[in-house]
Amino acid sequence: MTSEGTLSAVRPPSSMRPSNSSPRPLSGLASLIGAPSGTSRAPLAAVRGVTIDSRRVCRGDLYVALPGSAAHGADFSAQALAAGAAAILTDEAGRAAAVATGLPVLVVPDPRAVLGQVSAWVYGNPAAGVTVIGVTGTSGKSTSGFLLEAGLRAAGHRAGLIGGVEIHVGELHFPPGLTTPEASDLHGLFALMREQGVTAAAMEVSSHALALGRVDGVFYDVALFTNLSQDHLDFHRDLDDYFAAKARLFTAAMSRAGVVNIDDAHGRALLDIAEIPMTTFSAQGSPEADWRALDASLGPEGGVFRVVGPGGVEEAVSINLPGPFNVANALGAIVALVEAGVPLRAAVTGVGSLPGVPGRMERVAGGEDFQAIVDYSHKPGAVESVLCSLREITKGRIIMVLGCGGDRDRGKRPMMGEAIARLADVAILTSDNPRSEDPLRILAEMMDGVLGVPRDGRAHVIIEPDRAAAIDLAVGRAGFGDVVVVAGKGHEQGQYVGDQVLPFDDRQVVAEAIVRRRNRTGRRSTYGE
Ligand SMILES: CC(=O)N[C@H]1[C@@H](OP(=O)(O)OP(=O)(O)OC[C@H]2O[C@@H](n3ccc(=O)[nH]c3=O)[C@H](O)[C@@H]2O)O[C@H](CO)[C@@H](O)[C@@H]1O[C@H](C)C(=O)N[C@@H](C)C(=O)N[C@H](CCC(=O)O)C(=O)O
Repeated sequence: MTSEGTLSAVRPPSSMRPSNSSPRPLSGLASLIGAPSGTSRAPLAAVRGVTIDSRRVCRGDLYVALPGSAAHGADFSAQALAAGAAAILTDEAGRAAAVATGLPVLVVPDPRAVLGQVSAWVYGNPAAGVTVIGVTGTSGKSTSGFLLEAGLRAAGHRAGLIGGVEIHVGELHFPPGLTTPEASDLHGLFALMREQGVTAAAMEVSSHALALGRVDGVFYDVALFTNLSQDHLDFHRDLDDYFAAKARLFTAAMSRAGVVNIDDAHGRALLDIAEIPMTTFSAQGSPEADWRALDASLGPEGGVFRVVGPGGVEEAVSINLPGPFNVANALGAIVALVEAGVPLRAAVTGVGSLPGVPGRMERVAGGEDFQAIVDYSHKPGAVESVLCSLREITKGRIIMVLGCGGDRDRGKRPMMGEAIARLADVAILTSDNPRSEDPLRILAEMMDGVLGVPRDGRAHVIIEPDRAAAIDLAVGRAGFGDVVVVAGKGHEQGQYVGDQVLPFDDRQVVAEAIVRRRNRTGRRSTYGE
């Protein structure tokens, strides 16, 4: 996920870990983390797996009870015991509840701080046996992950993918949870990769993950930085803090080598603070970059460009993903793959073989004479980038449906309102996961940005808080050569309203709206309407 949340999110299935792992003595763990045991039984126990969620405990697990914002994990110790936990690791605040179960208990001051180390130890450090490429940045993480995985496959690797759209372990596919799983899930996943013979993996590394230590215990062969723009300022203090979290991936403790987009201002800034050797790329063909994209030609179905690297090495690249930002994503992936030891030709072939990414500029086929696209863009930079890309390849009007999430970074709302009003022809403002907030209040904050755009350069703006009705309106208004783009949810499957998650798939709702429109008009062509 999911900066804005998904239905299946947060709790990955228990099957996403090895089917058979050897028991590890708790005494070894206690000395590893310097934890005095909370009970005299601790040295006798052994653990086979690790989880931070009582609802996902498997027999023989170490249950790590973390303090949270809504509860303390130790409050769920009895559930963990009933599900077969073998031991509990917690902090001082959780000690009493954990000890009351009668299970062996280890106590440390900050269990989250040791979770990566503990999980790697429990599963026998599985990530060390896999070539791992991590990708971070505000936009492009998921697409880059898919491109990297395709390149690794083309090079003959049995490949894995960890990210917010899908999780792949060879041929096994799982629904996503968080964009970057909690450390206990992450190391379980790497252990499953080891069991399945996966040799290389691409993974998305979110700023939350870096700030919360979710990727502790993983060392990246290559770290890729795509770009940075405003997002997640409900979690990070400010943009500098957000950037600092991302920059952690480029320290010597976390990664061997870095690859960075120098068309992005924060990418350039990263060069000054990175502790590891950095390779630069520019999709705009900057002569300063080690790798450049030249002669890019873009169309609605994808694009072609030449990649030119150090010493004049060169290959022709063809991708099935539209938009200039996908030239940057493809170039970054190619460079990261080369840095990870993939031959350039294989990297280019793999990247070119990717048919598309679910929910990323995904077309909804309806056989109409306008395009209908669903895209995950839900931050100001991404909205602007999608609208500019579409402008280059659209003959008719751009009709965009857009909302902003509730209980999340409020500063994005006027910025997104401004972007859609300035760059779309018809802007239909609607709801996108209002959560506990009043949808009309969110829309009013988007309107603050809309009204900042001079009237003569402003899109025709419609407010329709009901997302399905907004989509219906957009599809109903489309004419020959127009593009309808429904932004925000992408592959996600739910609308968060209050404390409920209502099933909602933009792709399905768009498809249904197209059918309704056809039934209404009785014809496919709408030219001249
Ligand atoms: C802000 C944040 O990161 N919150 C995380 C935090 O939640 P919390 O402190 O509220 O946890 P809590 O509900 O109080 O529960 C406390 C503990 O009890 C446990 N518990 C709870 C209930 C129960 O029945 N049994 C049980 O064991 C929980 O697993 C938890 O360990 O700890 C939980 C697990 O420890 C995380 O799942 C949760 O992530 C939430 C779900 C989340 O939505 N995070 C988002 C913002 C996130 O991380 N997003 C990034 C960025 C995405 C991007 O840029 O694309 C991501 O990587 O996905």
